Amino acid sequence: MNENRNKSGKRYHDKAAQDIRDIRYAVGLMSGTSVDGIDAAVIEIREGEEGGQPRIRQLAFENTPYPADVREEIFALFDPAIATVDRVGRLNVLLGELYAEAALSAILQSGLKPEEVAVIGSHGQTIYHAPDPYLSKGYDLRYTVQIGEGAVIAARTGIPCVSDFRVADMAWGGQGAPLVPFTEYLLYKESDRTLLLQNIGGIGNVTVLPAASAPEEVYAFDTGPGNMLIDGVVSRLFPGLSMDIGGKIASEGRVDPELLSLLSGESYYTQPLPKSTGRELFGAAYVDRLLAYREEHGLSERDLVATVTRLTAWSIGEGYRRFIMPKHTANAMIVGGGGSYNPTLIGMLKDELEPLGVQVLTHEDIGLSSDAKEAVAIALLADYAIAGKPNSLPGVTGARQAAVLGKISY
Ligand SMILES: Nc1ncnc2c1ncn2[C@@H]1O[C@H](COP(=O)(O)OP(=O)(O)OP(=O)(O)O)[C@@H](O)[C@H]1O
Ligand SMILES: CC(=O)N[C@H]1[C@@H]2OC[C@@H](O2)[C@@H](O)[C@@H]1O[C@H](C)C(=O)O
Repeated sequence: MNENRNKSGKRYHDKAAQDIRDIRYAVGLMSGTSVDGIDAAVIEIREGEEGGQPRIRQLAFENTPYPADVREEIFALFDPAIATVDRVGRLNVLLGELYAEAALSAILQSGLKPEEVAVIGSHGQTIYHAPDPYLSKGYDLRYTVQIGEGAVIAARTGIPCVSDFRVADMAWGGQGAPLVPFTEYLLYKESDRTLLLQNIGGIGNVTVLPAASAPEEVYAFDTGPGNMLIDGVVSRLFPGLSMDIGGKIASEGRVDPELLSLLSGESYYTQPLPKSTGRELFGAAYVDRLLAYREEHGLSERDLVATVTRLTAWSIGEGYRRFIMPKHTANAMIVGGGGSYNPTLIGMLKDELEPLGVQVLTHEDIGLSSDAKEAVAIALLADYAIAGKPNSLPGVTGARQAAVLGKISY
């Protein structure tokens, strides 16, 4: 800017006008694997100098819980035998309506008018994720299903909507997940610290940002269950609760070493990268087996919650020890997602990582929001998609090349 001002007034004015043009607003909608509701973030995006990193500012954030019957229907459709075409079709449209309402409400909260918003990014609700190669007649038929019709969101809001991000990465042989590392690289990378960005949503996933890295050096993977097992056992053993609020139940229980050792033998934890997982592995059937074990071995309800909380922390620690530590020594782990609000889980995570020299912090510890992070990421991915710019990291997902992820409904 200084250079422009010194050289000529006109250039300065041109540049200022350009700066104003380069400010745009985007909405991100995220409904994650824990099915707790719809996260909606409104962000302001400014282009970085000379094509550098974009700078963003969060203008609004809202979480709208799903109505109980909608949540129930989503859980029902996780079972492919129940997910008939008519039920999936209906829910796809209904979620589109609910997402449009969530977007409009967040826009209202931000003080913007809908016509000022350039794009809505909508992740959709994952109801099935099958990322591993499946060869048939010489074709690879891996697939992933996110519902919440983008055409409905665009029609109700009058704003172009980018949805269904994952399939384009799979079309290039990738896992279609995780997507967020692309934006984490843009927003969090540092020149002298190696950072681990750990999301603890339904599933746990980590992104490794080596100090001063190039995009090709970033890697990421799903570490295993996030809150999925904790929520699963709590909701079955403590009627009326859907989560272990504040980690209270786990803090009153005792970790059962035998069960912990049995569970940590799950082969996902040693599966090589790239890898991603979901409810197909750590969902209802897994929770049924945990409850059967509890009955057989006379474990208390609280001990089971403490044990799956410890398993969750252990799997994140194991991800670091097995896949990251041999290549990079991390300085800090910044935890995001709802698991940040469970101090028992965070305490156990500190037990895993702090002896290895990795400081464990939550987004709140660094002045950001653990809740809003993924919705903000989806808004930024949509901003790239609508501009036709690649928004994937093939080194992370295992795809053969980067692609513009997302389908646009005008
Ligand atoms: N106050 C709290 N105490 C304990 N746990 C909490 C609290 N708030 C949220 N959580 C946990 O966080 C979960 C929601 O996390 P989040 O919204 O990050 O998941 P998600 O985005 O649906 O999942 P994913 O990132 O895997 O797609 C809840 O289901 C609950 O287990
Ligand atoms: C298929 C799917 O919905 N995966 C989610 C899930 O939740 C966390 C983890 O598993 C991650 O792989 C992904 O979400 C985030 C937004 C991602 O793609 O980065």
